[in-house]
Amino acid sequence: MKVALTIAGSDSCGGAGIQADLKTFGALGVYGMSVITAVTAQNSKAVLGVREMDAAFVREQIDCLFEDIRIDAVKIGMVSNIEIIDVIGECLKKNRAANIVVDPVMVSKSGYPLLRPEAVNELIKVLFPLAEVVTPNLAEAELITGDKIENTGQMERAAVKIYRLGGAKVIVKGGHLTEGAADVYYDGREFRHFKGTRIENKNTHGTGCTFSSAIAAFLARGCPLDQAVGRAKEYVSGAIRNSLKLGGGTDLINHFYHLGQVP
Ligand SMILES: Nc1ncnc2c1ncn2[C@@H]1O[C@H](COP(=O)(O)OP(=O)(O)OP(=O)(O)O)[C@@H](O)[C@H]1O
Ligand SMILES: Cc1ncc(COP(=O)(O)O)c(N)n1
Repeated sequence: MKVALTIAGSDSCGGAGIQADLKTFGALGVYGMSVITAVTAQNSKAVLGVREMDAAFVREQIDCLFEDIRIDAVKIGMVSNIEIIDVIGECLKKNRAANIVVDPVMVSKSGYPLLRPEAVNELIKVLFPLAEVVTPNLAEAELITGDKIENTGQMERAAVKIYRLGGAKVIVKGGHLTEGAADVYYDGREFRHFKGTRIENKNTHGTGCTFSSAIAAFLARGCPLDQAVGRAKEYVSGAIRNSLKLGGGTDLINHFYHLGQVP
């Protein structure tokens, strides 16, 4: 069995973060493990609070896994602060981790900061060079590059700029475009456009976490990166289309719709 690790924050309502990642790994037939960087009190409407983990304990969580189990891919989500970023960087280098997918989570859909502002440059400097691929959404790509991004041409320019920051391949996600939901992929030589169909009126929570962990799951299973991206997009589209209205806020991604009714 292939094994994937998520290093991310806990989302108590299970739509995003560690919970979304583990559901994705399970749904895609990969054994999932987790290292928690922060715990959020969160529901479908808002993030109410965050408690960061002690960086030394993040180190303990990562090291005890690598010394015991072969890990085929790693997804990194919410990392919260500089100390945690540095520990993750050191541990992944020391343990020669491969197939690393970095989702540079910065702000929740509901507007709550999930990364301290002074940690943005550390995330770029320490984690981007270790990544096989980084997956910013439009707002994150704007913050990283300092450029406004409203169309595909600007997404391509941002992807090139981000590629040059650390040499990781880049997917600028288009879920927040006003039309379509095309993602732009750049591998350092050429672009690919993953178009997908926009699912209208779906204000879903956890789409980015699900997309990046699905890429990690397909990499763990041995897919080449461009195929992994295409299959991850298909997976997230299905989970959005079948998302659940469980609370008073956004819909929550549904990973198990294909299992049908519970007996
Ligand atoms: N309404 C939609 N219809 C189809 N695909 C979508 C839609 N919204 C997002 N996606 C897809 O979901 C994936 C995640 O993109 P998105 O831009 O939503 O990431 P994100 O903002 O990081 O997500 P989040 O912060 O909510 O976890 C991308 O492949 C994107 O194209
Ligand atoms: C622990 C955690 N990680 C990531 C997100 C981003 O997801 P979204 O932008 O859908 O709120 C989140 N809300 N919580």
